[in-house]
Amino acid sequence: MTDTLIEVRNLSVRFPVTTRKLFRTEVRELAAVDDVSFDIKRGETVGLVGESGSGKTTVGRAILRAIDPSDGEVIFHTHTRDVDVAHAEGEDLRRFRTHMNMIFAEGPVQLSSMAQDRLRLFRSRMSLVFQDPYSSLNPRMTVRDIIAEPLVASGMMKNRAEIDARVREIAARCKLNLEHLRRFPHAFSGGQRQRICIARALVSRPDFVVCDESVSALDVSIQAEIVNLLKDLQDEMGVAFLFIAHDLSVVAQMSHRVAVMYVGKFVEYAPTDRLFFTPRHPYTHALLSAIPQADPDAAFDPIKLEGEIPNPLDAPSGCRFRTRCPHARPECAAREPDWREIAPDHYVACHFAEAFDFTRAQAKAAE
Ligand SMILES: Nc1ncnc2c1ncn2[C@@H]1O[C@H](COP(=O)(O)OP(=O)(O)OP(=O)(O)O)[C@@H](O)[C@H]1O
Repeated sequence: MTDTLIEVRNLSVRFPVTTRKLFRTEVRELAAVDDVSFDIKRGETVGLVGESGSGKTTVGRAILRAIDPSDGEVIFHTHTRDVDVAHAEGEDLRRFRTHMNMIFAEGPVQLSSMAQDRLRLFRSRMSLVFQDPYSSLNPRMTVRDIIAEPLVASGMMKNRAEIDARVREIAARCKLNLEHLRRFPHAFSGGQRQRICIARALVSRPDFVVCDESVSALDVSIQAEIVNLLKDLQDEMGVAFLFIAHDLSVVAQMSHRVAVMYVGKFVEYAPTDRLFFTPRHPYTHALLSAIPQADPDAAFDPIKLEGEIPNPLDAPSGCRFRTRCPHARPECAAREPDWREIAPDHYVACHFAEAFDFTRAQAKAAE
């Protein structure tokens, strides 16, 4: 059996958007995700980073089929067979959804569309979990019922005693006080609510959970507790995470591999150490430049990102990063770089990846 859990092949997600120019209104297609390919192994955490609007949430939602992909395949390898989630229907889709879950945070824009997803998905019996600790938990349900809901909604367990036992087991594992199961969520702090969300996401023992900005809203010390809890649960249960976050240091702590996204495209994907210490894409280098250095004397030629991320509707020709890249050359405008493996398990989309050396250690040695 392969240890690949999810294979994403040439995934694209396009949204129709209405644009107005003077007196003319037109509907255009916005490519939020454009021809993305990567894989996630059983039990691993893949971090997904990039500026706001780069398409991270859309990738997570498309893998879970919370939105329909426009093109491409999402192959989910179960123990018995492979399912193309992007095209699955009916019973296949329902069964596959019990293997997956989602932990969300944040934003008013996302919440309104997620609320629709939630309704749609409950009908198709997928358990969907929000992780904004202040607005994601139904205030009229007890903590016990919130955690139990994915088991009940998917039909996975019907017997009340059995459900109670599983809820108590996962709640204890998430360090929730069992006395609190009868309470309502408003009684809890942000960190406690996050634990409730995690218990709910993992109660059905899914193979895969998307964590979308799930620790961003928390204080640093609580963040560390939640990250450690997620890692412990992963070790025990073998669940794989797609961990979407703005904060690269949290991503580094959580992830086995990290993918970097820019205007709907993956630009680099590599094991965490490689990506952090020998990045090959100028955009990755720019994101890393923004992290405060533990050793301020370490020579590491940082670059500062100027300007804003382009709107996908007006994505630059060729390489999309070229308009902000200090190393751009004429070829970057003329031709889109291929997504290629430049070293084992290290993928990058840049014409000149081999020519760049952003290595931190080497820069130090050259001093
Ligand atoms: N339902 C939608 N309709 C139209 N455009 C959308 C929709 N959802 C997302 N987009 C657009 O797709 C692009 C990618 O959005 P997405 O939310 O996936 O990015 P992100 O990297 O997760 O950003 P953030 O970090 O702010 O959550 C953005 O330009 C966004 O405006």
